[in-house]
Amino acid sequence: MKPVIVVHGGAGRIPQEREDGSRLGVTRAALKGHSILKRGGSALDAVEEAVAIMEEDPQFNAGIGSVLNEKGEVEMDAIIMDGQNLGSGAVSAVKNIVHPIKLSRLVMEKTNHMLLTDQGALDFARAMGVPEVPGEKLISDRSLERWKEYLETVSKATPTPVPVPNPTLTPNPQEVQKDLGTVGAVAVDSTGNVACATSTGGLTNKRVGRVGDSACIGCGGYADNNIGAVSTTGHGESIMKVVLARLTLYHMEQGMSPGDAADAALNSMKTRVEGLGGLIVVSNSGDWAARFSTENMSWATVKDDQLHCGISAGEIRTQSVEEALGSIGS
Ligand SMILES: CC(C)C[C@H](NC(=O)C[C@H](N)C(=O)O)C(=O)O
Repeated sequence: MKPVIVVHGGAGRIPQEREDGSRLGVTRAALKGHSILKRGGSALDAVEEAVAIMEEDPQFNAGIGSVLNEKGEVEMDAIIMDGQNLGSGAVSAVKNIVHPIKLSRLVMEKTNHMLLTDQGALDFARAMGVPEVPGEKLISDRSLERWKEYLETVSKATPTPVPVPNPTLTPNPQEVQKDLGTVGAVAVDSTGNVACATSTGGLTNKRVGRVGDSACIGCGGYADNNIGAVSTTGHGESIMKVVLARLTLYHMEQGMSPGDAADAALNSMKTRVEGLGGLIVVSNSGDWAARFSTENMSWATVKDDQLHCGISAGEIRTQSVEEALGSIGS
């Protein structure tokens, strides 16, 4: 079985000045995952490391560079899932760590639980010896700027100090498009095992304690060796309503190709709940797709020593892994 890795760096609108950085970030992550798979590593290790590299990259809304909640703090969600036994681990509303995806893996492997939240997740991280970082270390200039902009827009839009519903909870597609950079990966390894991983800072100005799709099994991701693996991004509340990752795999179980299944699932999210987003998917036989209903989604994949990547609908740039390694300077 030839291994395949696919990664995404978030859906939404990617402004021109962020295109190169985003493309570079997903390329680097896909190459990292590929290098693990190529030397016989597991799909789980490949998706974890691919996501971890993007959590360190302030380009993305995950780990360092996460967007800020209503109090100006970073609270992150992540999930990892093993298609072999349907085991998964997740964390939600977790602070002060750079790699929520690694903590999710520890939840999967070192506890009898599937999801740890907030203080409990942090206590567990401490018990596992995960390094803690000050909250400010996770805040990038860009996320701080965006948070301030967001507060201004909201205060202009609501001149009276009456309690307003938290705007991030309203699926306004225009509003939603501003936050971007959730990261994810899916892979199938040389033994035919599939896995997925997703990590995010969520949505700007979200309520303290808000948990999104990325921590929820079937929503932010799902992996089953009998079908394939999916990682999603987009408006979390909409993704949760349609259980987007599992819905995509359901369509594949019914005989659709990964691309058709992704389109069908994203289309029902749009028509049924007016939600926008994107996803990456790989089947257990190594067919893959990267689809989105937002304006952009950065993604990259390596299969057969060829790297493909894109940001806009229909765009696919291709180069050999060797060339790509040269272009990222390693
Ligand atoms: C706003 C959308 C289109 C951008 C997207 N956001 C997420 O994926 C947020 C995550 N699913 C959640 O709800 O917590 C991104 O960061 O790329």
